[in-house]
Amino acid sequence: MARSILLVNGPNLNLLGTREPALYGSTTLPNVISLAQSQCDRLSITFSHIQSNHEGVLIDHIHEARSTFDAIIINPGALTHTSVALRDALLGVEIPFVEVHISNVHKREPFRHHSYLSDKAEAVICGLGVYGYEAAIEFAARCLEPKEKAQ
Ligand SMILES: O=C(O)[C@]1(O)C[C@H](CCCOc2ccccc2)[C@@H](O)[C@H](O)C1
Repeated sequence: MARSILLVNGPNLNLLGTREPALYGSTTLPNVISLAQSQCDRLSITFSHIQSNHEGVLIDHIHEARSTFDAIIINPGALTHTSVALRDALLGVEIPFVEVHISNVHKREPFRHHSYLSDKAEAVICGLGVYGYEAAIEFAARCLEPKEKAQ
C-alpha cells in the first residue's frame, strides 16, 4: 500500500467551492485538504498537498516528490487537456499516480474529453465530485505498491 501521498491540484482549483457550484460543488479546497489529511491520518499515510496556477511550479513539485512520495493524486485542471510537460514530469519521476476530475469531463465540451495523462494513470476518477479525492486516496492505500526506491 502507498505509505505517502502527494495531492496535486492545478490551475483555478483554488476557486473550488466559491464559483460554479453546479459544476464543482460547494466544498472549498481547504475543506478538501482537511478531509484528505484526516483520511490519511486514519490510514497512517503521510500526506502533503500542493495547489498552483502555474504549470512550472507544479512540475517542480512533482520532481521534488520523487524521493519522498509513493503515490501522486492529481487533478491537473485544464492542464489535463494541454500539458505534455506535465505528462513528461509524471513519467520522469516514475511515481504511480491517480488522475481525478471533480466533474464528468466526458459530459462536457469535446476539448475536455482528451487527457494527456490518462493513458499513464493507474486510475482515472471523474464525475464523483470531491468524493473522487477520497476514492483516490482509498485506492492508493489499497492498491498502489511503493516503487522500489532508486539507489
Ligand atoms: O472536473 C475537474 O476537476 C476539472 O479538472 C476541473 C478543471 C477546471 C478547474 C477549475 O476549477 C474551478 C473550480 C471552481 C470554480 C472555478 C474553477 C477543468 O478545466 C477540467 O476540464 C476538469
